[in-house]
Formats: sequence, structure tokens, C-alpha cells
Amino acid sequence: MTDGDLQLVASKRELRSRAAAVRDEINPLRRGEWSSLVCRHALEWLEETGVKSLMVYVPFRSELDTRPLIEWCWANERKVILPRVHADTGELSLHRVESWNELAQGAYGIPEPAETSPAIGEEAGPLVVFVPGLAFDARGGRLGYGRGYYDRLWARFRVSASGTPENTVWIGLAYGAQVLPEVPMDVHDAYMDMLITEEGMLNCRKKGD
Ligand SMILES: Nc1nc2c(c(=O)[nH]1)N(C=O)[C@@H](CNc1ccc(C(=O)N[C@@H](CCC(=O)O)C(=O)O)cc1)CN2
Ligand SMILES: Nc1ncnc2c1ncn2[C@@H]1O[C@H](COP(=O)(O)OP(=O)(O)OP(=O)(O)O)[C@@H](O)[C@H]1O
Repeated sequence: MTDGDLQLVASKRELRSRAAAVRDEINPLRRGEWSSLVCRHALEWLEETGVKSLMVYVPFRSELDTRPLIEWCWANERKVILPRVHADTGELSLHRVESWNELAQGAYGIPEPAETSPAIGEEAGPLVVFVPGLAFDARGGRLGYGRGYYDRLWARFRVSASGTPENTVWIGLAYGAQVLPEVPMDVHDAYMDMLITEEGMLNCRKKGD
């Protein structure tokens, strides 16, 4: 690693712990209200754009709560795809899920599709990916927990031959307090196309940039 790489790792690590503390300190009632607002913005956007298939995360720790959005999707004929962590390879597999009963506690204690759930291929993958994070910036920069899972998924979607990935819209979901002036980014890091906070939607970049 170069000095620059080491500096980036150190600045990400420091920011990660500060950002986690900021998120943990948001009052849980507020977190619930803001999560509902974010889910409402997200589902209005899904209705406007007519998107029928989306990938989303199930929250853990103090993350923005996506459960209202997931339930709305199940009630409105949207296909919900959830990731399953493969800690040995650093990859996420994608699985269609139709009820909470299909989930089991996975790596890191996150509820995930059970081991028996069949994985879907990238070509059948979602056109929209809702992404968790510790911090984001207005360029679409993102800081996660430091294992690169979403960065690898983003890279996989970009190189896949099917054509779907180019059209995939990556949307960070966050509380407004998680949007910072600038998040440090390295060459692997996934950029979001949009962010949704309780304040509304933010367009980060035009496709083809
Ligand atoms: N709800 C949710 N699901 C998700 C993610 C996420 O951020 N949120 N991920 C997004 O990528 C993946 C899981 N990534 C994770 C990566 C690290 C840790 C973790 O506990 N890290 C330690 C740090 C030390 C270590 O690296 O072991 C920690 O935070 O204490 C948890 C989840 C896939 N599923
Ligand atoms: N496309 C990739 N291929 C291989 N390794 C990658 C790729 N993207 C990221 N990594 C590696 O993953 C590790 C973690 O990256 P980073 O600190 O950016 O994680 P993060 O985005 O915060 O985490 P997460 O996505 O798990 O929430 C780094 O060592 C990085 O080199």
C-alpha cells in the first residue's frame, strides 16, 4: 500500500466510527419517523417510474428502517430482492423474498434469505438497488462498514454482459445527518446515483458521467 492508501484507510476508519456514533445518537422515535418518510419518498418514486423489481437491505443496528418499504412492495406486486452475505468470498448473492418467514439470522446478525433460498442470476437482477451506509455525500460517495460488499456488487453489475447493470439505479437511503460535505473515496468505491433522506431525493449524477 502507498502512503496515500494508508491515509485513506485511516481516514475512513475514523469517519466510520464517528458516523456510527452520530447515527446511534439519533433518538429512536425520530429514526422511526424519518425512516417512514424515506420509505414514502422511495415508494412514490417507484410508483412514478413504474419499477417492478428492486433490491433492498433489511436493517440492523441504527440503520434507516426499510421494513415499511419492503411491506409496501409485497402488497403492491413489486419483486423484493435481498442480499445474502458470503463472508468467505466477500460477495453478496441475490434472492427473491416474499415474506419475513423466509429470513434467518445471517452473518453479522443481519436477517437474510435462509441458506436454502435459491440465488437469482445478475441478468434477472434488480433495476434498482437501495443501499445502506454509514455516510454519503452529494456526489453519491458512500462509506459502508469496510468490507466492500456493495463495492463488489457494483463492480459485478458494471461488467455483466446482459445490459441490465448499465441501467441499474443505485440509491443510498440515509438520515439527513448522514449526508456529509465529502466522504473519502477510493477507486473501488461504489457511487450512488441518488440519495433519499427524510428531506427528499437528491440526484447525485447523470448516467454516463
Ligand atoms: N442491513 C445491512 N445489510 C448489509 C450491509 C449493511 O451495511 N447493512 N452490508 C454492507 O456492506 C453487508 C454486510 N456488511 C457488514 C460488514 C461489516 C460488519 C461489521 O460488523 N463490521 C465490524 C468492523 C470490524 C470488521 O470488519 O469485522 C463492526 O462494524 O463492528 C457488518 C456488516 C451486507 N448486508
Ligand atoms: N471491486 C472490488 N474488488 C475487490 N475488492 C474490493 C472491491 N471493492 C472494494 N474492495 C475491497 O474491499 C475492502 C473494503 O472497502 P471499503 O472500505 O470501501 O468498504 P465499504 O464500502 O465501506 O464497505 P461495505 O460495502 O461492506 O459496506 C477494501 O479492502 C477494498 O480494497
